[in-house]
Amino acid sequence: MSLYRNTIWFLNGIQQYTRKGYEATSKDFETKDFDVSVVGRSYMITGANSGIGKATAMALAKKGGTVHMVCRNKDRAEEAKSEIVSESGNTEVYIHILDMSQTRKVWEFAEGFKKEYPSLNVLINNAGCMMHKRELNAEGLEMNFATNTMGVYILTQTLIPLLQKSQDPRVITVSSGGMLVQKLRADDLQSEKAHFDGIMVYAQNKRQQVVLTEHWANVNPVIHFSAMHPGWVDTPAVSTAMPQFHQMMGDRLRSVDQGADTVVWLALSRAAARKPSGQFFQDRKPVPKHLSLACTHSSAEEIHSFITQLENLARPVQSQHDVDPEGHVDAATPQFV
Ligand SMILES: NC(=O)c1ccc[n+]([C@@H]2O[C@H](COP(=O)([O-])OP(=O)(O)OC[C@H]3O[C@@H](n4cnc5c(N)ncnc54)[C@H](O)[C@@H]3O)[C@@H](O)[C@H]2O)c1
Repeated sequence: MSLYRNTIWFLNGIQQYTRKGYEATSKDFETKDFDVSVVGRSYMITGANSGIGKATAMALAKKGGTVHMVCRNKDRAEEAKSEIVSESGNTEVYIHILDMSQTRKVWEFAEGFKKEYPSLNVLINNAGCMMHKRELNAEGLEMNFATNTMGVYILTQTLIPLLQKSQDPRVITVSSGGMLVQKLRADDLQSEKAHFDGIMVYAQNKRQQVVLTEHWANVNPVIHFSAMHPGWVDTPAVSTAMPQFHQMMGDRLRSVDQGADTVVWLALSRAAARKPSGQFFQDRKPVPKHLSLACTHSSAEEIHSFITQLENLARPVQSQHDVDPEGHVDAATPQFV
């Protein structure tokens, strides 16, 4: 089955995910979709100092939005911010330093943000990684899962109350078409049971993001959720994590602006908000979440088990600093897997 899925996926990808694929579909794009001013609206973008995240931050800054860049490395963040401010002329650009793989830190950051800022209109979960060796974070979670799934889960879940209070709230998660080769595996979130293959673990995390997006859309009708695939884009993530693929694809890879186009469209256009919540987008269109005959659909029980495990993993982090009515901090020791 995996050979079938991988082959169909790659053949589709060569047609659709490349620069040529973008050039073909973008002929139908409505240029007026970007004719909006977003002055006064705020956007949080994770991994905003590089690749698709930086191109998205630049585009939103140019439209007048307030941009919150959530980045791991201070120097690289400052450098990207200077470039965005000078090219866009927009000074409403702020840096927040956060490592998305550190589960507790993600929760602390999101709680702090809620206290400091009165609103957040759009959250863009863009930061992502593909690690080829199985390593664990401080909480004992496998690093790809910690960054791509748990970080996205905790950040989004914690910011939902703030988003709900804000005008036209949206959450966009930069997933990947690679998720099409994976069925949700709710019984092995830490990738302990089989041979560790970083590419497949990444694809599994990207499937988890799509399942989460659908789940959030079902339970939070006020917020517009979407996941998307940017295509195959020439970024540091691809050149470092998949050097052979990067070399093989060469100039068939999309530019970062082409990769960011659908993220920006989902973040600011009115047309995007009119689409049903919870879908998976590619080149400004909802596309199927499953390849035909690939048997990647999950049962309601599998999805329930996945969501329950995320809730259980998040609980110790979220409750550790709970303050009781008399002001005492609950010092319960967090327990992870
Ligand atoms: N480039 C592609 O072809 C492609 C295809 C499908 C999906 N994607 C997705 O696009 C998103 C952006 O990636 P990109 O291709 O622009 O690569 P990139 O390397 O240019 O950007 C990735 C960003 O994520 C940040 N990041 C990674 N781990 C982090 C952590 N623990 N904490 C905070 N930030 C962290 C990096 O610092 C960087 O800013 C990722 O989620 C990736 O999975 C990319």
